[in-house]
Amino acid sequence: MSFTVNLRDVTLKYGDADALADVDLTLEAGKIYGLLGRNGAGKTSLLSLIAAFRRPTGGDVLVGGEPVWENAPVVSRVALVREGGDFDDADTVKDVLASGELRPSFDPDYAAKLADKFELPLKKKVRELSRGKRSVLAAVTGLAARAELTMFDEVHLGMDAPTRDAFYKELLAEYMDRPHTVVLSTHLIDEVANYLEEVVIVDRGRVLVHQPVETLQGRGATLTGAADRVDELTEGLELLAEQRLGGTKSATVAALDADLRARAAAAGVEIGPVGLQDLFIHLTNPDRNGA
Ligand SMILES: Nc1ncnc2c1ncn2[C@@H]1O[C@H](COP(=O)(O)OP(=O)(O)OP(=O)(O)O)[C@@H](O)[C@H]1O
Repeated sequence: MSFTVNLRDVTLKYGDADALADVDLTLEAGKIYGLLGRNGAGKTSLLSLIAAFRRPTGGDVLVGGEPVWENAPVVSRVALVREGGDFDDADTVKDVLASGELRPSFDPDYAAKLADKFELPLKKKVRELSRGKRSVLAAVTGLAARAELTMFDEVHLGMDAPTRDAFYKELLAEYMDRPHTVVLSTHLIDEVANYLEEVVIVDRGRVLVHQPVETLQGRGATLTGAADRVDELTEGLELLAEQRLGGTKSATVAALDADLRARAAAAGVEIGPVGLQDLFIHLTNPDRNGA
């Protein structure tokens, strides 16, 4: 079974309010996706539909070509881990790891290895864990689930920087070792950019962008060079960011066409990449989208 995800004309309402509307989205098997969106954009709602935690109000959610809702064989091969995990506070870390075995693909040896690597206190109750360790426990259950589709919903937000770095590296190593589909929902955009193959941006309940990272980043550019040259080149253009140091200036433009590229080269101005976060802020700016 291929674990392609298809959402067709999907709507999710909470009461009368649309959390998601007209969502058409395909996630191909075997890629790492970044799911980005501002607060309340609909990321958790989207992941909840794919994991069959929720039923769509309208439309179809297919995983591996089959409707996922009330489809136990498919659901057992999908893991969604949310920030802080969905644990019973009275359980110990050891209990939580043992309960992972309810899932056929769960790897207890890998879970034990990760618990050791990330220094999880096995005897402590979940309620006694710090926020960061609770996040680590959630991440460990997600990794050790060894599911064909694993979704991490802001699971790493509580972790400190070195732990997040170790988590990303572990995620990548596990992915290289055992190709599967990963969706990483996050607000720490630039931090994960290098690990992603494709980006899905959700904005006010709709899919605004779905592109390979390189294509998305290729939309804009950072021009660096003599300040007066950079000013000349970017006059009248929309700037995402600018920085000046002495006579040198960097300006990030939202769009780079062939003409600007040629004029920058002729003016001796260097063309560099644009940060994913700068683009995200630009693309989800309500002034731009007519909110
Ligand atoms: N259980 C619920 N009942 C009612 N409304 C909800 C519920 N869960 C989410 N919503 C609403 O649905 C919309 C989308 O929320 P969702 O949690 O999916 O966004 P998100 O992108 O994950 O946000 P964040 O980045 O803040 O976690 C928001 O307007 C939110 O208020």
